[in-house]
Amino acid sequence: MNMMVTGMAQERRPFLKMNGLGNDFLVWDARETPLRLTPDQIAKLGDRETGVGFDQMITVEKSPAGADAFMRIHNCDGSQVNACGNATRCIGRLLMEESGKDHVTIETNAGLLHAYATEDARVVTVDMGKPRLRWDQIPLAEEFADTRAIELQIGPIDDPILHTPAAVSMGNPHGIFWVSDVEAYDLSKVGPLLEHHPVFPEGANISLAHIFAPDEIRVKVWERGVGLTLACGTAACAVGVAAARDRKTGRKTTIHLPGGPIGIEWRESDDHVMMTGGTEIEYEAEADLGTLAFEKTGPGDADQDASAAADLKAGASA
Ligand SMILES: N[C@@H](CCC[C@H](N)C(=O)O)C(=O)O
Repeated sequence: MNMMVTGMAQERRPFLKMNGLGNDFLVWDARETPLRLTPDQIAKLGDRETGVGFDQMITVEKSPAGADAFMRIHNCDGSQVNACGNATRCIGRLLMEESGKDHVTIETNAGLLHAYATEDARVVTVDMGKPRLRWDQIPLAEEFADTRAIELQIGPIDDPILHTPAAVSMGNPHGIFWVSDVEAYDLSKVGPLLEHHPVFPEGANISLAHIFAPDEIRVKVWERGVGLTLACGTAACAVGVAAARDRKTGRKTTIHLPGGPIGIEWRESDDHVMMTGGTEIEYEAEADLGTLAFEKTGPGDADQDASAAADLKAGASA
């Protein structure tokens, strides 16, 4: 990874690199000084070979609605999207650490979301609001009376590879295929076909989901505008909702993603989806907005844990 700042320095801006179970983000604080990058600049920064590398770029802005902040979300291909569950937890953590509050409200283009502290400062619960289950809310290209299993298949007609997914919106569109082994499919091949299938006019995030024990689901996700990811928070919510809606599980599930587990509860009392999972600050850095070169300027959680462990060891042997 190139961490050297090269070329003529223009405006330098600090950023944080964070992740939620490996779903990683470049986070800008644009509350005082606004920041707008072009889709091309975002894609360059998002490149894992030549740029910072991330799944999403998050811009924290002043909230027009008076929430603690507004969160703008771009996929690494430069497209702007409305929802990102893992980033909501990460930004929730930052805002709570900054303010000392145990609950913050985050405005997004999908509505106002609430983040809550847990006993572990790095684990955050977010209220992702109500799932949208009607075909035109997801949206789907044609009317389906029942979005628990929509007509869609790939592969031979009489022996499809994948078929009849559930469709759910968590502020962004999701297609969920129930399978008996998530590893039995090459998601990097079928993912792009399904993401852009005409039944999803705005594209979709595609999950393969295997219920392997009561209320335990293994999930692999192909993210719209990104590709394979270690975790996707809204996909975890969508899978939890789709499973409970079909009575395949109860309303409280653990979703096991390649990056780790996320707890989902689709509350009966108000129809809201609560998601609980980890967050990590990877490092602090600074970028030159002209050249898009960047350099690491500060430690992350892992560095701090390592130095705390070293202090402890030094103390013990003193
Ligand atoms: N990683 C996110 C979802 C990000 C947006 C998604 N790729 C889309 O295009 O809808 C999450 O944690 O939810």
